Amino acid sequence: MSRSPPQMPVSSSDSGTGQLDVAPRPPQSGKVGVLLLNLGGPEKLEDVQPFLYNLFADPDIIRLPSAVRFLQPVLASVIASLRAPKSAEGYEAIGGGSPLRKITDDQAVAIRKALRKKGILDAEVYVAMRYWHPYTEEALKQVVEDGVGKLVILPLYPQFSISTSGSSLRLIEALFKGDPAFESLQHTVIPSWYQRPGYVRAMADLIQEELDQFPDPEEARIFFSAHGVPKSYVIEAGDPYKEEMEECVALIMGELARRGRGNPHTLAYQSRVGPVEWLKPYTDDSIRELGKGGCKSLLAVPISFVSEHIETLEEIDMEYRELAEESGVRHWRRVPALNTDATFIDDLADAVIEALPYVSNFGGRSSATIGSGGAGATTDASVPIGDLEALLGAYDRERRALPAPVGPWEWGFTKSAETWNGRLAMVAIIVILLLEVTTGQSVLYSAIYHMTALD
Ligand SMILES: C=CC1=C(C)c2cc3[nH]c(cc4nc(cc5[nH]c(cc1n2)c(C)c5CCC(=O)O)C(CCC(=O)O)=C4C)c(C)c3C=C
Ligand SMILES: [Fe+2]
Repeated sequence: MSRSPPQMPVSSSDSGTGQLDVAPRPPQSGKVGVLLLNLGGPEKLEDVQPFLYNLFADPDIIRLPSAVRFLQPVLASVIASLRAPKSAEGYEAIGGGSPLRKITDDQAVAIRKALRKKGILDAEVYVAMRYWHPYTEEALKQVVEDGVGKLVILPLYPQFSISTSGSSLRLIEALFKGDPAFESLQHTVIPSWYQRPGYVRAMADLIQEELDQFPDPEEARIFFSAHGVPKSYVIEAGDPYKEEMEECVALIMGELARRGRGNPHTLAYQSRVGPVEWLKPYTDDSIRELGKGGCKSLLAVPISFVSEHIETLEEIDMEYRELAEESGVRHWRRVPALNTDATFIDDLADAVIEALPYVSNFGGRSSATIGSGGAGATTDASVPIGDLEALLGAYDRERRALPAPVGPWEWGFTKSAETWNGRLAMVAIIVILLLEVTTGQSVLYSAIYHMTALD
């Protein structure tokens, strides 16, 4: 059974310098824990603003230059309050809250059952959300209290991004480093798993089922819509997200081709926020262009996340569907999220079992070496694996840490014009906010509102 630790407000911006206030059971060396990492979502409309605050207070989500990082809580608070009405409208449209907690709990139960069937009888599966309940701090507290001896950390994001799995791992790293309670907890991380055959098969199955519902199954365009990230994450910070996403799409299309499905396909990026450039092409632009180009049948495939959430239920099902129809698309369908799909859950359970031989002490060396190709680097095992240190080392071997949330502030013309525009815009916003705070006048409220209401 998955644990939903008692709810306790924990600020996600407090990245765990404090120690966990628990009396741990001595770890039982054989007891296996699986820590599912996820984003979390507001469960009711009153949660929307504090949830957004937690999200924007994360230096892996809004990357400020270190000189002004102290302003992050103020900025997070302002952006959260400005975005909350639009965001709440979206959550209202899908029933008043995010379904993420329930689905993630169901996934945890299903993984535990699958592990039992495969002979891992004493495994406990924990849900660790980054921005809402049950918070990562609480889940780890439960892990220690339960006396888990071997922990497999499994982000529920198929592809690695600094903004998702990276942010959660950075928080876990801080919690582990600050607390002797974790010294005897052996662990390993499965950083990304988009390349696993079971996942690829499960996605191809869902796509095939939906394709067959079209009046013209061979003509329908398969439209992969991934959650975007700002372009600078990939270009400057070395986020492997785009590369992993492209590989993932190629693997799924390869599987479909083997099944005799030669449909055309597109990969685009949705859900951008703020004034900087995000990964392109943008989903809305692509839909317009495809419609203009005469595409009549479109199958939307959410690809960066394995549960239904606001961006499938509202953004894709409502906004993009309407846009597609306005653009001339006559037949529109959307592939459901994997949620507790049996093939998918079974494969995740296999990933956990394959990871167990690599569980090692924090600070010790993993028995599998991670290559230099980033978080997704493969080892001889069929999952890319490494302990947290090895994973972080893959990004910055010298400091053994994920890349700093903010790159060093560099004067000169070494960065791209876009990056500079983004940073200057951010500095301008901070100056404006300071003006607002000090003068009490809402100088450019509408401009900031426009920024935070994008998409
Ligand atoms: C792989 C998936 C995701 C990536 C990458 C990601 C990056 C990212 N997101 C924001 C801003 C927001 N995200 C919000 C909600 C949200 N995002 C994801 C997934 C990824 N985000 C999920 C699963 C959810 C939760 C959905 C739910 O059902 O509750 C929100 C809040 C919703 C809204 O107002 O649109 C924001 C804001 C940024 C800035 C970013 C990369 C830097
Ligand atoms: Fe997001």
